[in-house]
Amino acid sequence: MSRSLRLGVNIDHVATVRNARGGAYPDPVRAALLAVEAGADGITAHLREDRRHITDHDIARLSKQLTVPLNLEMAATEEMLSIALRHRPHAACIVPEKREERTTEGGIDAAGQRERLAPMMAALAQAGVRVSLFIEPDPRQIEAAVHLRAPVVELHTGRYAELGGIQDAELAADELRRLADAAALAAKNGIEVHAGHGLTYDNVGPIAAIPQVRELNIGHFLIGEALFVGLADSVRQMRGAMDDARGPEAEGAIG
Ligand SMILES: CC(=O)[C@@H](O)[C@H](O)COP(=O)(O)O
Ligand SMILES: NCC(=O)COP(=O)(O)O
Repeated sequence: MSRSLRLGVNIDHVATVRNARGGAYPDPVRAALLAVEAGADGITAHLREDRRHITDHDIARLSKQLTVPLNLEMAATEEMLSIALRHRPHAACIVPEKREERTTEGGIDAAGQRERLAPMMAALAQAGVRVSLFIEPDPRQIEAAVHLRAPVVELHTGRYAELGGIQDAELAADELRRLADAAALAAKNGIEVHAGHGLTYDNVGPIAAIPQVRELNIGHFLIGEALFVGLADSVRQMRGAMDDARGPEAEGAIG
């Protein structure tokens, strides 16, 4: 049964710990399989240009071993396109990347890069890869996603998470409204809505409660929690927080 709100677990930071020593453990693929056993509906992995965490070999192994959809996060480059076309994951999410960033700092400027994104998205769609655009909850970006015929957008929740973290309730509420409005606008235009970045047990509820949101991609917080309670429990607890926020339709099947 396909849940009305899916959880994609991002395993990037298992690879961060592994790469700290350059060895083979902890293995991100083992983490992915454990997360699936604990209730993850999909696995997300970000193959960054600098390979600071997930490697090409990780993607190859995930592609072979996963029994749930793999969502490959990738920069809009020829190198990443050719890797995506080689592995043909269930989905590819186009994200912005800056070498000097510690983590993703915002959504991709789809509105300003239509000409650059269109052929890449067409090639991925042609190969049967479901394309999503990681964007800000901004009507201009939603309009660009519609123009580009993106089947999915993933709304960047990082600003919402940051504002909640600094206890700026008013600004956090404004950002939550921006996210809810963007989700409604995208869904009204036939685009499936996902969301992610910076989500935790404490802030996931209002995002999970946005009715048009179909998938949350969550990683860093879950891997951090796993250090204390284990990955299975951290995934199960996040799943529970999402279902509590979503209410009774959480387990409802959707088309
Ligand atoms: C696009 C996004 O918000 C994350 O999925 C991304 O993977 C963050 O980058 P790091 O995992 O390198 O922090
Ligand atoms: N696209 C968001 C994602 O995959 C995970 O982001 P985070 O939870 O690691 O911040």
